[in-house]
Amino acid sequence: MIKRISAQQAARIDKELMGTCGFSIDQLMELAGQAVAHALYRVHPPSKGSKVLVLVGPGNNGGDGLVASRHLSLMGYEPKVYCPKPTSGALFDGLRTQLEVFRVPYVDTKDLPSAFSTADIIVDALFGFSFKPPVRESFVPVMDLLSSTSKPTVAVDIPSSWDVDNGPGDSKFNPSVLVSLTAPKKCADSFKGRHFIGGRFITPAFAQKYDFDVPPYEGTQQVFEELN
Ligand SMILES: NC(=O)C1=CN([C@@H]2O[C@H](COP(=O)(O)OP(=O)(O)OC[C@H]3O[C@@H](n4cnc5c(N)ncnc54)[C@H](O)[C@@H]3O)[C@@H](O)[C@H]2O)[C@@H](O)CC1
Ligand SMILES: [K+]
Repeated sequence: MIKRISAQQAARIDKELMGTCGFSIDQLMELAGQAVAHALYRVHPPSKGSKVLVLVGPGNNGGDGLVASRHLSLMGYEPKVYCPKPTSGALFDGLRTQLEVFRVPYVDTKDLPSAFSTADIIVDALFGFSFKPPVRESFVPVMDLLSSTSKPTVAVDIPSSWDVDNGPGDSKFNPSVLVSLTAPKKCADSFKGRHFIGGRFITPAFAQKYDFDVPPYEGTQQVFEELN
């Protein structure tokens, strides 16, 4: 089994990647979002239904969702994006402009229930490793819809509303697919569905320094599936 890391370790690794390793956030987010799109394609190719609802949160987990939406569009899907709390700044403004160029539509809050009903698959890019439960009031309606949907769901990095180190707690959200980025977080131990690891930007020496594993990615693959 691929080693799990804590929320604290994940934040340290992230800082180091953008410090001594010389990466920019745009680069890491691009590879992370692309990995999410590739994992989704593996479990649910467009021939199984091409309508994807992407739920985008206020942090970098949401940024991964915006990048994934663009890659999904390139791969033949029809993504729609819901941003309950859009983030400003050059990085997010740029990602949203790209989606406008790609003619990816945004969903209004009043239309969210019908977007859930018409979607074939849903991407949860609401919260990642910086999430601290409980879910704040303004995100409760979208979390309720996500927790009660019968559609397949793909969680980016952690299942939103789960404690990063301790797992679901009171959360009723049980995604069908989890795409851990860089390394699985401790909460992945409580996850029962198909588990992929993506974010192929780590050297074995770096992973060893921080006591985690580089998955055995094959050839050109951007994701590795951990089989039980
Ligand atoms: N190291 C990696 O592998 C990479 C990580 N990336 C992504 O970055 C994520 C971490 O991003 P961030 O640190 O920006 O944080 P997150 O995206 O995890 O979320 C932080 C945001 O959620 C809000 N929030 C926290 N707790 C909340 C609560 N209880 N209710 C409502 N809102 C809450 C915060 O106010 C903040 O706006 C990762 O999980 C991953 O998805 C990628 O973008 C780049 C590469
Ligand atoms: K998530």
